[in-house]
Amino acid sequence: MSQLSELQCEACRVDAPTVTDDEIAEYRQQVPEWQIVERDGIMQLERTFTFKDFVQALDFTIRVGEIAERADHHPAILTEYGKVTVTWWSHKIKGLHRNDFILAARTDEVAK
Ligand SMILES: C[C@H](O)[C@H](O)[C@H]1CNC2=NC(N)=NC(=O)C2=N1
Repeated sequence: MSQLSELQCEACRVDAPTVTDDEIAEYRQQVPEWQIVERDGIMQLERTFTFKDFVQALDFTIRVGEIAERADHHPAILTEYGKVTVTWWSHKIKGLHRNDFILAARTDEVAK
């Protein structure tokens, strides 16, 4: 399978299908540190990154915001002293789309 982070995001459409269990199993191989959580019936992809202090956490937050804007696909981000929790899901389909796994992989890249 090609590198998730290099795939193109599709424009978010209300009729887009959520990922299948098989797709989740396939994609998770490339983003193994991410948890799948369900909130208000919505499946989400979540990971907490740790940092030395708040400045590093904020710098990472900005980098995540930049990749989100470039893709026009946006996460929920909780920025705290020394840690940032990033949560991806597709609002329009109230669930997980391949876009979320692509952006999770890109998030891992900007965390390095
Ligand atoms: C108009 C704009 O393109 C859409 O609202 C985009 C913006 N960013 C988005 N981000 C996420 N995570 N899900 C969406 O459905 C979504 N839709």
